[in-house]
Amino acid sequence: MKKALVLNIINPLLGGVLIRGEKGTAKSTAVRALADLLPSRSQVEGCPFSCDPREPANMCSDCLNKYQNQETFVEVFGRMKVVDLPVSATEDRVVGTLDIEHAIKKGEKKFEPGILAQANRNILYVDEVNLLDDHIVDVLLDSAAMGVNTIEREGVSFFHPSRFILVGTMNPEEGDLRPQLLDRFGMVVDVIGERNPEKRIDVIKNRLAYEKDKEAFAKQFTTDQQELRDRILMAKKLLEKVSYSDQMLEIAVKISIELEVDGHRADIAMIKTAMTIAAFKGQTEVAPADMQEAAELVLPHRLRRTPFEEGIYNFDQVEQIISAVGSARDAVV
Ligand SMILES: Nc1ncnc2c1ncn2[C@@H]1O[C@H](COP(=O)(O)OP(=O)(O)OP(=O)(O)O)[C@@H](O)[C@H]1O
Repeated sequence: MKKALVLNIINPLLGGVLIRGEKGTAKSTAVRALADLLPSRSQVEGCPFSCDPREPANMCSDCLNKYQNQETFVEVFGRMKVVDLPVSATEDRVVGTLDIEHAIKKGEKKFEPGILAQANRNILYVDEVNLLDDHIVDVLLDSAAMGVNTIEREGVSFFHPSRFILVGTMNPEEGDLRPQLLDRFGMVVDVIGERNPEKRIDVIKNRLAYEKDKEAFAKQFTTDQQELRDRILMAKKLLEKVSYSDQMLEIAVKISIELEVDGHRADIAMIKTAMTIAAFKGQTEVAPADMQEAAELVLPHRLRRTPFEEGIYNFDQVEQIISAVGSARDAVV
């Protein structure tokens, strides 16, 4: 769970993560804890969509106008955020509202930004994502696919960038997720309660220590947190230099064919995820072990046959395919 979240911060193009699991397994705790690890980035001061002053292709219309007129932006640095989308949110709250009266009287558009505006360039977190209303799911699917939120009211339309990392948590006992939404997630992780008694005891001790003195508890991890932040930043830079061999491509397609995965999304996601894993390890070349780790993250929701056992998938077959491709290559060499 933690690895999947960190990989999505390093590479926001991985498609987000869905965390499934029984109640009380620290799913929401883990997502909220991300806030402290998120990097800062440059944004246009006062822009409700936090536009990147150097990325005209993804700017809102106001920022683009300024950019085209060569006006100078006031640039500020702000940390990425975890933006909540509550299950009970109304459509207006999610997409924002257009003031039609203002448009008619003054002939100009007046837009009140919603959650999708705040989510641009940030993490959009939906707890109990499986309980979202269908029409909100549709809005999310559209924005996730296009990177744009479009609002149409009585013949007036407005759009703004809305590119976010989608993170969802859910308890499968409370209902399934719509397949279209499930497929949008780049990764799925299944969490189960700890079975090891010693580790369970650690969970109790940690929680009680946290409740007793939150600041003192957090202080113990200051160095670890800083190390992880630095590692994330380094991996972000290194990612551009990561390459993969033909053998890795061969592994990706063999896995998808032999495990009977639908479509091509899984193959692409596997390579992108493996590249990000390599960067996180400080390497510039994807290794077979990275492919194994990537497969475990990108396949759970894409397998037609699901060897589901106590919430954990069995990825032995993936391991066998990886070593078979490796030995076939060695034999040729
Ligand atoms: N591995 C863990 N380490 C520390 N605390 C844990 C761990 N697992 C569970 N907890 C504790 O269990 C409690 C439940 O956590 P949380 O609310 O994040 O769970 P959840 O998986 O989001 O559950 P729900 O689906 O019921 O919302 C919290 O008090 C949390 O501190």
